[in-house]
Amino acid sequence: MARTEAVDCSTDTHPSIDEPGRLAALRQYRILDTDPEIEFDDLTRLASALCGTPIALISLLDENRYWFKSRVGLDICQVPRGGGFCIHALFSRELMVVEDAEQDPRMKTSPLVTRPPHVRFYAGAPLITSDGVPLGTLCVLDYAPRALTPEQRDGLRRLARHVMVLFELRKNNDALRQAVAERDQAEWELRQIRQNLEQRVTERSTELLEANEHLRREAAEREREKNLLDELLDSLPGAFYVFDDHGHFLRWNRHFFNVLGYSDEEMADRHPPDFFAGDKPAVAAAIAKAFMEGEAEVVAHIIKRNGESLPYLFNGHRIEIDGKTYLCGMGVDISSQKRAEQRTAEAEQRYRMVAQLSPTAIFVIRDGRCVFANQGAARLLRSGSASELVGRALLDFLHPQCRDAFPVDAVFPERDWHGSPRTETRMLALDGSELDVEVASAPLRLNDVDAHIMVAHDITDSKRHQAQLQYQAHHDALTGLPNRALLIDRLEAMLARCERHGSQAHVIFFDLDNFKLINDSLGHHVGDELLKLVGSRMQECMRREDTLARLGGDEFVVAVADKTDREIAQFLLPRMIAAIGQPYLLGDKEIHPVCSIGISSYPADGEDVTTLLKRADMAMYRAKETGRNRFQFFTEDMNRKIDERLRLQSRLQRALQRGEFIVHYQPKVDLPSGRICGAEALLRWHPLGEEAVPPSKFIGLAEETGLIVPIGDWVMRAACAQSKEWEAHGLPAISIAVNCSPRQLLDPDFIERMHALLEETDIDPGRLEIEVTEGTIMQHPEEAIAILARMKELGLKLSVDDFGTGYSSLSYLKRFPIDRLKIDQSFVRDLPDDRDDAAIVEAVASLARSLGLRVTAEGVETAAQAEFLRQHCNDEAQGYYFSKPLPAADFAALLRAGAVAMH
Ligand SMILES: Nc1nc2c(ncn2[C@@H]2O[C@H](COP(=O)(O)OP(=O)(O)OP(=O)(O)O)[C@@H](O)[C@H]2O)c(=O)[nH]1
Repeated sequence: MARTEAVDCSTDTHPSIDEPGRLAALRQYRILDTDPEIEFDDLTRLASALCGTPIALISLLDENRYWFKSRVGLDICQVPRGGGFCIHALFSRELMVVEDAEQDPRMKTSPLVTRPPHVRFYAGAPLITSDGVPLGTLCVLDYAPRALTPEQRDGLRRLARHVMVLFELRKNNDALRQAVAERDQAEWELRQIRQNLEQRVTERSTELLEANEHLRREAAEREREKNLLDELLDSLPGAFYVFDDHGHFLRWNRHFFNVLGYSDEEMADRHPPDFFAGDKPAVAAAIAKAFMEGEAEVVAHIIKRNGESLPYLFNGHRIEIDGKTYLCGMGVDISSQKRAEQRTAEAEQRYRMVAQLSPTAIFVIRDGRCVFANQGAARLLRSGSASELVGRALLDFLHPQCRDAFPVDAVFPERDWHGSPRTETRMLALDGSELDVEVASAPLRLNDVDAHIMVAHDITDSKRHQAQLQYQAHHDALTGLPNRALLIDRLEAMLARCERHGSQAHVIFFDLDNFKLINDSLGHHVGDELLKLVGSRMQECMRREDTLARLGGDEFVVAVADKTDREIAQFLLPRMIAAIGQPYLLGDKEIHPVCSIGISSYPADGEDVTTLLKRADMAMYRAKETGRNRFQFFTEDMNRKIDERLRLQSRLQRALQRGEFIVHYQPKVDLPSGRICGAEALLRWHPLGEEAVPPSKFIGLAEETGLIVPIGDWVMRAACAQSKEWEAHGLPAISIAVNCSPRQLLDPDFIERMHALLEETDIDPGRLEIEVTEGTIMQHPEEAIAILARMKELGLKLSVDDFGTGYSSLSYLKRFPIDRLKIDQSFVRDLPDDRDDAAIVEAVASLARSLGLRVTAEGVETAAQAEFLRQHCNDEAQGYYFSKPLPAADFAALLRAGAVAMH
């Protein structure tokens, strides 16, 4: 390709050309300064080839230059406007051919010609728009002069049109692209707008939703508040209302429906006075007042829907809402208050009547003076009328000794069982008599002033009674002397005093001897009289500070302080014994009582009341044991004896289990024949490893402790068993006598046990003889007779032991269901010499015969006694003369022999 430099060409225009319009048209194609495009380059090459030129160009002319859209054979892309040739072809709108440029005046000066590439040939076909506007040329150039064939010319023109078509196509494409771009832009903008719109819609929706939610919440809140207000109003304990100055209700609560029975529709149609009948004027006045003055209150009977009327307390308050005036208020049912007022009034009336009519004295005290008194008070204080007491000072009614202590301010120290403050005091009645009263009091407000109500109760009688009871609790009813309780109190006080002063005290125990005999023989009332006289005589021997008490029965105790043993023994006791022993004339009987006395001294014999009393008692028993009618000081030896007795008791308790008892049998002899006709079973005790204990030492103890019951049962059982055994061994049939003690006889189960024993041992009851002492029967004769009768029903034989010692009367003897009398050995001992005894024995034998009873003489020791008895009694006898009590085997041998030897 030929290289050339840009050539400066002179600028030309043509009158037929609207240059600015052309330039504007050119710019519309938007092709200047664009990249090469193959479609144009193909046409350029085609033109070069068609015309056979080395150079072919598509040249476009703008204000300043020729710009080549496509070029073949030339490596510059533009030349200045004044340096080119195309303008001629362009302005002529025709194909222009310059066969030799050096020859053409229009071109020969062109730098393209004058300078390299030294163009000599030029042919250019104008590029004309459909509107006829020339834009440039499709031109071919050569370095040598030449010509174009018509075909080449035509071909060049056609190619120029193709170039134009391409221009148009390109322009249209551009326009299309532009349109598409614009459409895309528009779409994009549309999308943007839509997105914006959507976003705004979303935002707006959210705002609306939020606003909506806010509104909803506000509405709900307002609804809730409204409900709350409604509930609040409905829960008010009365009829709530708001009405305007025309009486139209704006607001009311459920009370109107629930309590008064009016529906909401009825409420809307009503005016306040419509709810009232008789109270209409008062209600209207109150409403007017409330509107005028701001508030008012009225009590009126509201008429319920069902016609019932209820008392209500209404209040109204004027309120302003939005410049309008209303009355707002509430009516409260005051029926219960009215009823309560009524009840209070009635109760007050009642209490006033009760207070007036109450038998209890009631005072109302204010500032220490009586401002009210009832009939009871008038009666208590022996006043003519209650009004007489009103105005008087309370202190006037109090006993002078009680005035200082009486709490006039009603603050009492104690409380009664209702919890009310109470006190006891002494009052003075108007007639001067003194009264013990119990006073209860309570504070009271009277006409706004502190007062107190005082209830007084006359306890003079009960005080007296109480004192009496107190006295009885501490004194013996028969003699009026202190009893054991008071004695103990006094003794304790006395010992405390003696301890403080280091002095001595004595407890002296008196027990009358054989007092029971007096009771039994002369009657209980005589015994009572004697006890009273003994008491008063003893009292006379004593100082005021000493105490004489009766413990019961015939036991008296004297407590004396500050005396020595010697003073007691030499002065006090002889004086008292002498006083007691003075004869008593009771009825037609003269009695000379004697007593046994035991003394213990403080602190030598004991330092407490119980010990001293116990030891004085022990000493008294010793005095009894050693002959009675004497006194005995306590000694330690007595304690030892008591211990021995306790030891014996515990051994005795174990003896039965350890089999230490045995039974000996003493024969009873039939005096006419000398044959053994029976035996008396006698208990013997041989403690294991020790000497035998004589019955006299343990029978009494067994009786006292009650052990005699099981021991006695054992003897009965042993005797029965022995009898059966002898019978089995073919020994002669004899009866066995067994002793029965008072405890055994009176034991409630005795008969049952006897019955069981007879069944168990299968003994003939007629062979068993029960011996009961006359003394036992005479202790409780009626009871004993009944029990003996039941024993008789069992088929047992019964005999009265120790007959003659027990003072039984003949009338009783007749009633005893017995078979035999046993003459006590004290009547036998001096036979036959003692005439009295002999007479007694003969009398008893004759009495027995006349009563159909048999007789046994006890304690026969000599032949003379036996002979006397054989002559005068001629029945049965027992005693050492015939035989001592024998062990069972020895007795059996004797029985087998048939008779005892008479010495
Ligand atoms: N009259 C009368 N007798 C009473 C009263 N209280 C008890 N007795 C009787 O008094 C008696 C007292 O019994 P004891 O002291 O054992 O009998 P006792 O005959 O004095 O015998 P010893 O004291 O051993 O001499 C009993 O018979 C009681 O029934 C009473 O108030 N009045």
